[in-house]
This record gives sequence, structure tokens and C-alpha cells, in this order.
Amino acid sequence: MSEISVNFGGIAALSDVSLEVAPNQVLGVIGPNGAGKTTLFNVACGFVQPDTGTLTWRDRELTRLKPHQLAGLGIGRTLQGLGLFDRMTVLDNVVVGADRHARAGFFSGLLGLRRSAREERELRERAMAVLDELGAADHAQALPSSLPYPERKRVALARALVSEPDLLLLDEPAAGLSGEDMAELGGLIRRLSRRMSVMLVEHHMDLVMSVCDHIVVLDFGKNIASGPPERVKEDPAVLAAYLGDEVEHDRPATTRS
Ligand SMILES: Nc1ncnc2c1ncn2[C@@H]1O[C@H](COP(=O)(O)OP(=O)(O)OP(=O)(O)O)[C@@H](O)[C@H]1O
Repeated sequence: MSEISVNFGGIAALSDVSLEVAPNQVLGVIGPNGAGKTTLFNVACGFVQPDTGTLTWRDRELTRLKPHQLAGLGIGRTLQGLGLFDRMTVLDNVVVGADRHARAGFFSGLLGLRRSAREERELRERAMAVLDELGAADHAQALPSSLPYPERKRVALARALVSEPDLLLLDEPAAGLSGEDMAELGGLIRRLSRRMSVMLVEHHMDLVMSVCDHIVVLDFGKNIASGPPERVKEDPAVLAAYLGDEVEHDRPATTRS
């Protein structure tokens, strides 16, 4: 994304932010509350249209893309509100992820056609394989609502992965996870990066520092630092931004935005 700016009324949620996700790279986007992380994620997903700037993926301009077009371009994403269908089994929820891909043209032969029994079987096998990879195969026939939150998160991730994206966008993947689940998630993200690029927007510094190859730090909508974790961690501008955040948290009834 290049020189992206987003304004909400008088608030500059993002100002001239540029970033690039390299192949097989894990890119982390961090920043204090109100820094613009969610807005950036929403721009990447097509939920928010930037006022200025361009978004490209593999030489295709995506700036005006609609969220449902992502999958067809090889981009998968998970959202904080997991968006699972409660009346469908876990397996069917994951199959729906592949279905979106199919409709978006990846399996162009299937466009407008009903799937054959063989295609249906292959799709379900693929969905099972992804659930298995994420350690959630035992829940395939369960309804998502019957599962604890960390398990539902795995299902949402499986749904994003079933179409084998080239780029995976993760919005606060560690939110609500225990330390153990988070460590497991870190290992999984590293494994996934062998076959795709990953961009994660995340509050949990430990996770970001341990899994990311490259980090972009936002503050008040601006990119104040970027680089490998060890460099960003020591960056005076980053330390000052987070220190300011803590000071503001200590003050009751005061927000940054
Ligand atoms: N829909 C909106 N309408 C008006 N202002 C908004 C909207 N969304 C975000 N903002 C403002 O834009 C700025 C950036 O918000 P954003 O949610 O992107 O930050 P964030 O880094 O994700 O914050 P947090 O860590 O608290 O989730 C904030 O000042 C926020 O109040």
C-alpha cells in the first residue's frame, strides 16, 4: 500500500502510510490505542476506502476492491468478530471459505455450475486437512457456538486458509488467547509463512516481536518507525509513543482520539 490516507471527519486516522509485504514475510503492524491499526486493516480488506493512496497486490490495483473480491485475488483474512455461521457445522463453515474462492473465479470451471459429487468431496477433504493442520479436526461436526473462543478462532483461521491464500491478513489474532495458545499461534504463523505472506495487526507485543520479520509502527495515523523487531524495539520514537500511551491510560476519562 502506498501513501494511504484516511480521514474520518476531522480525524486523520491514517496519513500517508506506505507498506509492503514481501513474499513469505510476516509483517506486523503495531501502535498505541487509536494509532490507526484497525483502519489500516480495514483498508487492506476493502472495508474502508482510502481518501488518497493506492493498494496493490501482485501488480493488481486493489484500491476500489470490495471485501468479497479478496479471496479471488489470493488474499485470506480473519476478523476479530469471527463471523462464523452458528447453524452450520465447523466443517461446513470452512467449506464456505473455499466456496467464496470458487465463486470468485479460482476454480473457473465451477463458475455458475453446481459442484459435482467429486468436487464436493475434494472440497470437504481439503477443509478437513486444514482443520487437522490447526488441531481442530475433532470439532468438524460441532457447531461453532458449542466451542470455546480459542477453538472458534481456529475455525475462523481454517476458513481463511482453505483457499490457500498467498497473503493472509490477521486482525488481532492473539486477542482472547492464553499464553499457551498464543505460543502455539506464533508457531503456526511461522509455519504458514513458508507458503504465504502474513500481515498481522496485533496488540500483543511478545507475539509481534517473536513472529514478525518486519514491523510497522503507527502513531496518530503516521508510520513512525519500521524495520526488523530488534531495531523497532529500541527505536526512541516507538518507546516515546508507547510511554505516552501508558501515561494516557493512567489518566482516567482521557482518550487519545
Ligand atoms: N468509523 C470511524 N469514525 C470516526 N473516527 C474513527 C472511525 N474509525 C476510527 N476512527 C478514529 O480514527 C483513529 C484511528 O482509529 P483505529 O481504530 O484505526 O486505531 P487502532 O490503532 O486500531 O486503535 P485500537 O488499538 O484502540 O483499536 C482514532 O482516532 C479513531 O477514533
